[in-house]
Amino acid sequence: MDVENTSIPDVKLVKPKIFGDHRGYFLETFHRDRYFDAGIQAEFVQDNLSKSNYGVLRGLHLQHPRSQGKLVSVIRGEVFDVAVDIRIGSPTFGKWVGVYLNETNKHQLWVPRGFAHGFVVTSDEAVFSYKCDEFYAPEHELSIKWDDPEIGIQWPVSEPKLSNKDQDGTPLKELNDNDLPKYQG
Ligand SMILES: Cc1cn([C@H]2C[C@H](O)[C@@H](COP(=O)(O)OP(=O)(O)O[C@H]3O[C@H](C)C(=O)[C@H](O)[C@H]3O)O2)c(=O)[nH]c1=O
Repeated sequence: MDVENTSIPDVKLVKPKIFGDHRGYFLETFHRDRYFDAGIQAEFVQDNLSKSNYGVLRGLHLQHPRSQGKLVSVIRGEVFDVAVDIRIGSPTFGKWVGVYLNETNKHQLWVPRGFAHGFVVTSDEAVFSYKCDEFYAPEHELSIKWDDPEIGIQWPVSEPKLSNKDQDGTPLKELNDNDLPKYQG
């Protein structure tokens, strides 16, 4: 597998090696030691799967203080996946990284703790699969406004379909330092 840094050093793009043959293909989607050596030093405790139709946008979500690191990938279809650095004191606070994850490239994005995460579906439908290094804690969940002008994400879908929770997402400027994770350096 190859692991690339992104414009935000802690966010990693993982490109698993795909073994194709006349039967189909095989790839390792996780390997504790190799991922640890590549800087993804997480002990995953929960796997999630969601299916969404074209134009659905889920995000921008984070848990705080019980923050979750997420290793995200797409089993079917394609999404534009985004990680936003919202760690107070981070040199890249408010900056975002966006990548296309799809069933062909089988790329994964490592979204560390302290980042808001979201994606929009750019295929007819997408099956989204991810590992989390902390359990779901709804009482700690926060939804940040998907089109917050202070973040300025260039979403490839102009009128996405959102949950009520995400329609009511909070602009970053309305959050105070106690609402957000701290940069650990
Ligand atoms: C996240 C989660 C949800 N649920 C239940 C709660 C609701 O009854 C239902 C749908 O939840 P929600 O609308 O929050 O699902 P998403 O909008 O896909 O949320 C996720 O969206 C973005 C992409 C993220 O990064 C997070 O993992 C997560 O916030 O599943 C659970 O039972 N366990 C869970 O871990």
